[in-house]
Amino acid sequence: MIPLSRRLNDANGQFAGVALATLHLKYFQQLLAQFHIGQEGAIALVLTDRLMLRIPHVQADIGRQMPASPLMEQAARQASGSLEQLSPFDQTVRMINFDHARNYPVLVAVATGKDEALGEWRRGALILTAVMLSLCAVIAVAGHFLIRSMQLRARAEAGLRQARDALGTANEKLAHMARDDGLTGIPNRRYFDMRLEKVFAQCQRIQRPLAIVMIDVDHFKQFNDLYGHPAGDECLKRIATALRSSIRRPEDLVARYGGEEMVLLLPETGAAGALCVAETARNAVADLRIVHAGSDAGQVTVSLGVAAWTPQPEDLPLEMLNAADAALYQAKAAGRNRIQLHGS
Ligand SMILES: Nc1nc2c(ncn2[C@@H]2O[C@H](COP(=O)(O)OP(=O)(O)OP(=O)(O)O)[C@@H](O)[C@H]2O)c(=O)[nH]1
Repeated sequence: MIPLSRRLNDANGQFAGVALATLHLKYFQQLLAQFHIGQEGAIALVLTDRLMLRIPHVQADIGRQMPASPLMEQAARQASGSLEQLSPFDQTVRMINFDHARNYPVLVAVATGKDEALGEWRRGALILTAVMLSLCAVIAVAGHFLIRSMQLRARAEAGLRQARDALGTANEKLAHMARDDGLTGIPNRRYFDMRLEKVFAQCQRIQRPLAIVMIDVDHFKQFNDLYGHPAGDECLKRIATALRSSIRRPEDLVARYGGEEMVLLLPETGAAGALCVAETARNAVADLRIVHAGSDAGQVTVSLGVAAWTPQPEDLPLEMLNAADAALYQAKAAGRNRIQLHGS
C-alpha cells in the first residue's frame, strides 16, 4: 500500500484538515505490466530514495533503499534525463529514461535492455557488414581482373608499338637500300632515273630549264692500279661526299651513275647556273687533295659534261643524258679536269 496525504485549506486559507488516501501496489503492478518493455526491460517507481515498485517484480526489493547508482546521482541533479547503466538489481545493462512526477517526490524510470534494444540493429548491422564485405570482395576480385586485363592490354600495346617501330625501321632501311648506293651512300642510278623522269616532265610542263652534270673521275683505272681497289673505293666515297656538299638546293640531286661516274640533277637551272655548280663540284673534289701519281695534276681530278635547256614537249630525258655524256667525252678529250657545256 502507498499512503498519500494532503493538507486541505478553507476559503480563508486556514487549515481545514488532511485528506488521506491509500493506493494499492497491485493497481500499479497491473498498470505497468501492460507496457511492452521487452524481456530485459524494467520500470521502477522510487519514492524519495526507496523503491516503491519495480517490474520485474521481486517482493524482497519493495521498500528497499535504492542503492547508489549513476541513475540516482543523475536524478538528484536533473528533473529528467537518460543514461546507460548496469542494474544494481540484476546486473543487466539498460538504457534508462527517467522523470520526476510533478508535485510528488516520485521518480519514474523506464529502461530497456541494451542488448535487446540494440539486438535488431546489431543483426541489421551484421547483415549489412556481411553484404558490404561480400561487395568489397567482388569489387576487389573484379578490380584485380580489370587491372590484370589492363596490364595485359598495355603489354600487348607496347609489343605492338615495338613491332610497328621495328617495322618502320626495317622499312626505312629497305627504302634506303633500294634508293642509295651501297658504297658511297648517295642515291643510286635507279633512283636518279626515276627522279629524272619526274623532274624532266615537270620542267617540260612549266617550261623551266633543267640541267644534268655528268661527272667522271680522271684516270681512275690507274688510281686503282697504283693504290689498290680499297683505296679506290675510299676515294669514290670522299668524292661523293664532296659532290653532295657542292649542291645547295633541296630539289638538287647527286647520284652515283655507275662505276666512277656520278651525276648531278639540277631542276630549274639554266646553263649558267649549271656551269657554276659544276665548277663548285670540280673545286670540291680538287680540294680533297687525294694524291694520284698517275694524273697530270698529281691529285685526283674530275671531268664534267653539262647539258642544260628547257625541255620541249617532244624532248626525251635520254636526249639530255646523252648530251651530258657527250659533253663529258669532250671534256676528257680536251685534257680532263675541266667542264664542257654541251653545244658550246
Ligand atoms: N675502286 C673502285 N673502282 C671502280 C669502281 N667502279 C669502277 N671502278 C673502276 O674505275 C675504272 C674506270 O676506268 P676507265 O673507264 O678506263 O676510266 P679512267 O681510268 O678513269 O680514265 P678516264 O675516265 O679516261 O680518265 C675501272 O678500273 C673500274 O674498275 C668502284 O666502285 N670502286
